[in-house]
Formats: sequence, C-alpha cells, structure tokens
Amino acid sequence: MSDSANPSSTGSAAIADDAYRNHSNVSDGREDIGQDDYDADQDDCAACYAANHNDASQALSKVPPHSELRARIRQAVEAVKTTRPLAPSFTNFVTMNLVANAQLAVGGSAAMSLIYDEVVDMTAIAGASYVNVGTLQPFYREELAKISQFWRGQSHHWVLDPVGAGAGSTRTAILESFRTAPPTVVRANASEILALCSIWKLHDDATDTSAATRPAGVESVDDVDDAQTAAMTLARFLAAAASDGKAAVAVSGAVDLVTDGTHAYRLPGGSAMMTRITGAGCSLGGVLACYLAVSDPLTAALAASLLYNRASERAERASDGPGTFQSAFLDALYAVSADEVAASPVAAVPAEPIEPSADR
Ligand SMILES: Nc1ncnc2c1ncn2[C@@H]1O[C@H](COP(=O)(O)OP(=O)(O)OP(=O)(O)O)[C@@H](O)[C@H]1O
Ligand SMILES: Cc1ncsc1CCO
Ligand SMILES: [Mg+2]
Repeated sequence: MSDSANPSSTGSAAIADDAYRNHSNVSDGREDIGQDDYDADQDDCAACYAANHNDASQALSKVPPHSELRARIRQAVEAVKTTRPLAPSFTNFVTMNLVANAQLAVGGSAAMSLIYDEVVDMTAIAGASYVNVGTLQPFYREELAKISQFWRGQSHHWVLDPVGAGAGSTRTAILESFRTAPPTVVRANASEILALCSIWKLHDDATDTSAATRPAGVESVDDVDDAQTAAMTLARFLAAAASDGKAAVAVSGAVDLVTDGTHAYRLPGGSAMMTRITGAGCSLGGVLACYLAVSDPLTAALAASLLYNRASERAERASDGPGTFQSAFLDALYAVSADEVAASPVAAVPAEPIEPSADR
C-alpha cells in the first residue's frame, strides 16, 4: 500500500513524517519564530527524519543551513516571483485549471495548448514547458512525438508527468516515444516512476515488464522508498541525453525524493490532504516547469517540491476539508516566502554506486 494513499502507514517514510510533524515550532504554526530559529529547527527535523529512517543501510544526513544548494533554491523561488517566466503546458482536462492557477500563484505565467503548431510557436517565448499525459486523445500520440522531437532539436527544457503510466497501449506508446527525445525532468508518483522505467527498459532486468503492464490508475500503489533506485537510474538516463548533462527526477509521496542521478534528497513534511484533492501532483509539475525556466533541474525540482510541502502544511492549518483546502493551498503557494522554502528540512541520501544506464 502506498504511503501517500494511506496517511497512517507505518513505513519508514510515515515514521519520519510523524517525527517531522511532532516538531511543534514548525508544524503547529502558533509560534512566531525568527529565521535563525526556524533554520535550526528545520534542520533538526531533517536530522530527525534521518534518525527515524528505519532502513539501516541508508545513513541520511541533513543539508546544512547555509549550503550553496539552499541558496540556489532561495534564488529560484525569488526569481520566479520577480521575473514571471512563462511555462506553457500540454496537460490534462481534469486539472488544467489548477495547474495554471498554481503557476500564477507562485509568480509564473501559464499558457495551455494541445496543438502542435501553437506549442512550437510558444517555445520561443517559453522558459521551459510542461507535458502531462493524464487525459489523452488518440491524435496526441503523433502530436506529442513530434513536439518532443522538436524540443530535442532546440535543446528546450521540459518537465514530464507520466500520469497513469502503464495504463493502456496509447499511453504506453506516447511514453515510449519520449525515450529518444526525453524531458529534462520527470515528476511523478512512485508507481509512475517504476512504470516509466519499465517502459523505457531502464530497470535491472530488462525482461521484467510487470510495472508497465499491470492495471494502473493515477494514484500511486507503491512507496517512494521502493522507487528510489529506479528514480536515480532514470535521472542518469535523462542527464546522459541532456545537451548540458543536467536532469532531475522528483518522486512525490509522504516523504518526497528528488535526485539528479548523482545526489538524492528526501523531503519530509507536507499534508496528506494533498491526496484528497485532484491535481496536487499535476500542478507540482507545472510549478516545477516555472522553476526550471530560471534554474538548473535539481534546484527546480527541490524548490517546487519543498514549496509544495510548506504550502500544504499552511493550507491544512487554514482549512476544514478538501474544498477549502484547495483554495487555502493556492493562497499558501502565493504566501510562502523564498526564505521559508530554502530553510525546509532536506535529508541527503548517501551516493549509490553508479551503474551504466540503458543505451538510448
Ligand atoms: N501522505 C502524504 N503526506 C504529505 N504529503 C503528501 C502525501 N501524499 C502526497 N503528498 C504531497 O502531494 C503532492 C502530490 O503528490 P502525489 O504523490 O499525491 O502526486 P500524484 O499522485 O501525481 O497526484 P495527482 O495525480 O492527483 O496530481 C506532493 O507535494 C507530495 O509531497
Ligand atoms: C483523475 C485524473 N484522471 C486522469 S488525469 C487525472 C488527474 C490526476 O492525475
Ligand atoms: Mg499524478
């Protein structure tokens, strides 16, 4: 059972999440604390996550308060607020409105289009783009293959959310087509990461297609922990294909994982209420594209994922149920400061031995 689908899960991620929530200064919002105290407390939370992570093979360590990584995250959040980068989306009908609203709330600009010639024209003014395969039409297959090849020719940065990867032959064919013109960042839940790796034959046993062929919905049935190796393999594959060698993968769940293939980070916190509205993940992909317009892929993935955790905590405190949570969440995306995002708990996962990725 996925830890995102079941907030009371007793897995390592859930234990870490409880430890994070029990830090009263951070999670109850009742105390007005100074930035230095906040930094220290957030940092303790990362240590607390590391201490409670019950996989003995992984000695997680906290990212220090004044690290260069935190400075880059702060800069990215601030840059989107001040420069309003355009990140156009080819996205699904269910959550298109939330994606655009979330992009505007963080300071970015939105433009939704499902037509090849418009997407191509908008590339010239786009800082980065976003593709989400949530709801499909048969003609998208040819359209999206052409768009990804066009972007590859332009070395244009884009984010893919492979929603429902593994469901149906049309979706599988579309995702398969991206293998020769891959995105800069993949953002997905754990099951989608596993299925995409399977479709692209990036896993250890290339004959194992179970993740790609089992019935799949849009919710995760796997834990983030179980997708860590796949996410790192996927990030290395994306980086090898990128013109500047940079890429990232963001896996969402109770404790998110972000990796560039070399480094990996776990991000505790957030709110289980995110699983009670549709489009939390879809809009995270759109917001990530805004940050990708102003920063490198790893920084963009961290900035967006951390902002989502801080904003959802704030929204949970201010709401009574899914309806009010969604509007409180948009308000919180607007209100959370760059300093608050950059001071978030971040636990670094020790580097794994790098294995060669599959040939493209
Ligand atoms: N149990 C949880 N506790 C805290 N935060 C969560 C939990 N589950 C998901 N989230 C957060 O919700 C956001 C979306 O993640 P999720 O894994 O639900 O994406 P998704 O399955 O792709 O969503 P969707 O397809 O509905 O848009 C992320 O910011 C993630 O951190
Ligand atoms: C519910 C749903 N169905 C297709 S896309 C989508 C939005 C969440 O991914
Ligand atoms: Mg999703």
